[in-house]
Amino acid sequence: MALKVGVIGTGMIGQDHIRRLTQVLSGVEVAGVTDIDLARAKSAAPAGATVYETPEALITAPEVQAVVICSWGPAHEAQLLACIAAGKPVFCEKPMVTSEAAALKVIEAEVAFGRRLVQVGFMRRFDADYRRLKRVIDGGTLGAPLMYYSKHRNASVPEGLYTSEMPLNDTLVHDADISRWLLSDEVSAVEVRVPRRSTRGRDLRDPVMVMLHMASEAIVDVEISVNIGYGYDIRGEVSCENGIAALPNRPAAVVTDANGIRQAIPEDWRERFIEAYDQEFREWIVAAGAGTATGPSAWDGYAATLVADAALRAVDSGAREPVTMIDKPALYN
Ligand SMILES: NC(=O)C1=CN([C@@H]2O[C@H](COP(=O)(O)OP(=O)(O)OC[C@H]3O[C@@H](n4cnc5c(N)ncnc54)[C@H](O)[C@@H]3O)[C@@H](O)[C@H]2O)C=CC1
Ligand SMILES: O=C1[C@@H](O)[C@H](O)[C@@H](O)[C@H](O)[C@H]1O
Repeated sequence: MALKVGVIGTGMIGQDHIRRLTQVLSGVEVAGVTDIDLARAKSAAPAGATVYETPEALITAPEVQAVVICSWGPAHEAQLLACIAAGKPVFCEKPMVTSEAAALKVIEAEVAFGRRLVQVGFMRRFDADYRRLKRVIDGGTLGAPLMYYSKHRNASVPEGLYTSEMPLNDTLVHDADISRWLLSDEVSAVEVRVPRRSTRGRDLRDPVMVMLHMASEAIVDVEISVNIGYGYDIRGEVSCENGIAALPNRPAAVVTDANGIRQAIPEDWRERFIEAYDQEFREWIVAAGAGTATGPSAWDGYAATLVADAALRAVDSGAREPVTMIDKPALYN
């Protein structure tokens, strides 16, 4: 029987996830949707889905077996806590929450519930290229990872909605998570440098360079540009003791004409990570159907939140800001 899910937030990614849940994946049905903009929820609702007036009504509805949260970051805390209180598996888009205190509340509630319910939307972990990269590093033939660079370039971000904090508390969380996962390490401190601003970014603090100091003393260099113009360009290279492992260029037709020989670049995250999002939901549907969650956890969401908080402090202080985690609850081992 299909898993009946409710989707909260029917903006850009909410609509894309509704498309994959209704048109791409099997074993799942979108039974309900909601958004603070009810007109948007109505127009995004697939045939037969109920439009709920509030997230609370959707979360507690008996026909909704599992929830997908695609609202804005600051709304996630209350919605996650309501899902845990209702004992429903929940997929929550990144950032899991936007403060350390909120992350601790989610962890505390899930630990008290006694079973994993939360999966956070760190889709890079489901991308075939990143998975191959991790297999090589874990295989050990290259030796210990010493440095990793993570380049994160967005063609543009929505004017007005995307603020100067967001390269650090909305975009960087992907690089923080993938660094922890690829290197099997934790971030122990963060530094940020702000170069000359791009005139394409209006008043935004863009680009930013972030250095993640890992517990192993490996160093990750993250470069974020959110108004690069030419496309969505994600790169990564791990430098190890005996060699280097890098993400490949994306497969694309090689076009030759009077302008030269070239390959197209994805327009945005929807195109670059389309298969990763599909796979992330395939795995979520199986776990949620069994009443639990696998994949990136509330612990991973907490770790990324701490990195974002430290990065925001580091912009102001110019110093190396420490990241201190609580002891890991057994639920996340
Ligand atoms: N994993 C990924 O690659 C991506 C993740 N995201 C994340 O997904 C979330 C949504 O992003 P977008 O779709 O780009 O934003 P968006 O602004 O296009 O859509 C967000 C929707 O949530 C609704 N909303 C906001 N607060 C709400 C609340 N309290 N209750 C109900 N609805 C509420 C808004 O009205 C809007 O329709 C963000 O957390 C963002 O960081 C976004 C893009 C890519
Ligand atoms: O999560 C995402 C967006 O919310 C964020 O704004 C972008 O910078 C990221 O590249 C994208 O993957």
